[in-house]
Amino acid sequence: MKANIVLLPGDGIGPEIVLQGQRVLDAIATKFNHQFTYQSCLIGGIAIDQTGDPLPQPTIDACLASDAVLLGAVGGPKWDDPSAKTRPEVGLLKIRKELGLFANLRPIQTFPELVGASPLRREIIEGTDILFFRELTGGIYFGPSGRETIDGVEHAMATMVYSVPEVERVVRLAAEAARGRDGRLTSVDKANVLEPSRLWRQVAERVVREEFPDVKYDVVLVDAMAMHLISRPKDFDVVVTSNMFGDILTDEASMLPGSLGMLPSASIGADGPGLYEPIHGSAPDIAGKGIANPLATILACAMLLRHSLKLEDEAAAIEAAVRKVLAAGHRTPDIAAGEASIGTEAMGDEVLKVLA
Ligand SMILES: NC(=O)c1ccc[n+]([C@@H]2O[C@H](COP(=O)([O-])OP(=O)(O)OC[C@H]3O[C@@H](n4cnc5c(N)ncnc54)[C@H](O)[C@@H]3O)[C@@H](O)[C@H]2O)c1
Ligand SMILES: CC(C)[C@H](C(=O)O)[C@@H](O)C(=O)O
Ligand SMILES: [Mg+2]
Repeated sequence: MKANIVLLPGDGIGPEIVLQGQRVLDAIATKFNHQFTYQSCLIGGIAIDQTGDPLPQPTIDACLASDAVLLGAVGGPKWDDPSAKTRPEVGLLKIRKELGLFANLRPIQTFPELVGASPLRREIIEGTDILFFRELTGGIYFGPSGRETIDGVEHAMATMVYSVPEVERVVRLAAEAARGRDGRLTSVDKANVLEPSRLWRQVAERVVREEFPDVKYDVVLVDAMAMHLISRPKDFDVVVTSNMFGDILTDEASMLPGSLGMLPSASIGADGPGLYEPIHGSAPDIAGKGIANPLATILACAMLLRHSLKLEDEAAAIEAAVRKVLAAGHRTPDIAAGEASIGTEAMGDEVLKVLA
């Protein structure tokens, strides 16, 4: 098959990990006889530096014309000035919106080969397999926001807004996914306090009752979920939640496998190209040192092949290769737990050796 993949390396460790992802995609193309072509485009801080815009129009056009997008990360201290006119993160939010990527799938799996990397007890984490659906183009990230001086006092606001269709579509996708898995769906909200969460709960309950009566459904408040997630993670199958709650809970969930560097994600919409990225950021503390874990990005490439290109065998080959590399004891520092470690490129090399 021929596929046109846009690469958005971005900032910090972004270029280092996207390079490893591209090498793995190339190995898959050779092994399975596909033709992947790549176009690298600007996003984030590097785009601000070069064009003044965190998401230049040529990047949007290239993404819209592509089969799939692979993103590294955006942001970093260089662009952190709170009074700056624009921020790298604006580019990421905008590309999600431009591509209509309303659902962000974040699988949280523990790897039997890696249980030592987690700070949590083996009996709690072993066998965890959760699929988060994070709503991605609505909620507090996209509601009315701004600053205003009232009676000489500066105020800032960001508003959480959800509409019925926005909740319906992401809950439907999550419930469908639950059907193909263990048949359980948990919706996470803050309906005891927030009006958009009350709407979310009503709509989610109705959609599941009317359209997915076979799915076992429950609701959990987000504060309690933060605790349940790391005390009884095996009790969860598919979880659906709003934009900000999903962002926070999945970073927390990275302590189940043991590192943010292990968690990939797929952002998808009703149609058009999907966007694939690790859930972590640009990791300024380790950028340029060649020690970032590329496995989240490599696993995001597997999701790209599965969801956008419908290449299931190829996706499974990457996932199997990652497990094999972990089973052989190869570790970047974030998952080394005191053992010897290797760098970003060497980890990419190990995955390539298995795929060769
Ligand atoms: N999708 C994105 O582009 C994205 C996501 C999150 C944060 N960010 C941005 O990244 C910047 C830094 O944010 P932060 O420091 O809060 O979060 P971060 O995810 O970049 O880093 C948090 C911690 O995890 C470690 N880490 C992250 N990825 C790793 C990897 N692959 N291998 C090894 N260790 C890894 C980092 O070294 C750091 O100690 C900010 O500007 C933020 O806005 C971007
Ligand atoms: C950088 C930021 C805009 C982004 C988000 O909050 O969505 C990040 O934390 C993520 O998880 O992809
Ligand atoms: Mg995040």
